[in-house]
Amino acid sequence: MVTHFADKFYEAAAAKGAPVCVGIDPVFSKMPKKLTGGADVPDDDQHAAEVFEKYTVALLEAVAPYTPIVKPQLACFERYHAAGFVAYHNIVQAAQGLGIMVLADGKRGDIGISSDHYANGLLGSPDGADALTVNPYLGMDGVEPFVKLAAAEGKGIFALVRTSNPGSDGIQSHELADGRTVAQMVADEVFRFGRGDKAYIGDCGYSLLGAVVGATKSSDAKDLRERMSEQIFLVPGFGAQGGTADDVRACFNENGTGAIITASRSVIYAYMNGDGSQQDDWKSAIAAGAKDLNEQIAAILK
Ligand SMILES: O=C(O)c1cc(=O)[nH]c(=O)n1[C@@H]1O[C@H](COP(=O)(O)O)[C@@H](O)[C@H]1O
Repeated sequence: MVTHFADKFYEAAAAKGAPVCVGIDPVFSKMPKKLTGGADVPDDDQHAAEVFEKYTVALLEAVAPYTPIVKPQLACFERYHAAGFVAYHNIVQAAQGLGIMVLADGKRGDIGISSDHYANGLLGSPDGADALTVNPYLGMDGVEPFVKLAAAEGKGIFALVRTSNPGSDGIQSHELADGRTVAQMVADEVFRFGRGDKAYIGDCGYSLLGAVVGATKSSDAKDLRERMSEQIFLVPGFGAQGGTADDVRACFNENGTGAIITASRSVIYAYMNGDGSQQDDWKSAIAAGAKDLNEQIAAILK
């Protein structure tokens, strides 16, 4: 029998002391100069992929004591084509080898048949990630193949509900004729769909279908928390986009579960100084950034 994603996640989070996630969004010009030899642009795709892989493997070792899960941004790897995608797969294996779960940030979603291809490609055994972000704005038939595969294989799905970017207000805050906003309507759909089969709910009470709710939209968090009582929230926007520990408090249930706070740039570029120069010991700076994220979130859950 497969272990439910939410149960696996909460066991891992307890071992690391906080429900946090480190996002892996590598950008070549920000890579440690020790790895690039000072170059700001890669010679070719292979060069970028090699640097990303070396950097990410070291990063994984640095953050392993502090985070149960990492979130590689697929776009950062896919921009370097086949070589980049190989590097992505190699880092998925490296993370899982260190006992860190992997949430692939692909924001996929399409008509059912195409979603089924995406689900198998990114989550299917044996090489798939443990979880994936999906876009539910095509409708729940586009989410269903992801959820079905996740149920069969113990994986997690995080549907975009209230995203952290400023422009999301123009669509997601739009009020419908029934008085709900678009985000509230999608939240209600995600809640309904996430309990569509008893196998979707783990022993911990959470569904394998979670929801993305940005830290920058904290005024919506309480209402969305009530609407989606069985969803684990993936909360981006902490740190570099301005979200604070206070902002994310409402994303948690009273018992301190129900949200994963994720930060990318504020952790993975913790070795960059304000003037663009870099600290020599970049690995220790990343470890300190991950420790700080862990401690800030652990503190609000006490
Ligand atoms: O799904 C996400 O992770 C995500 C959703 C969202 O609403 N906002 C958001 O910034 N993200 C991702 O979070 C990462 C940026 O995190 P920071 O560097 O911490 O701001 C990028 O990979 C974004 O695609």
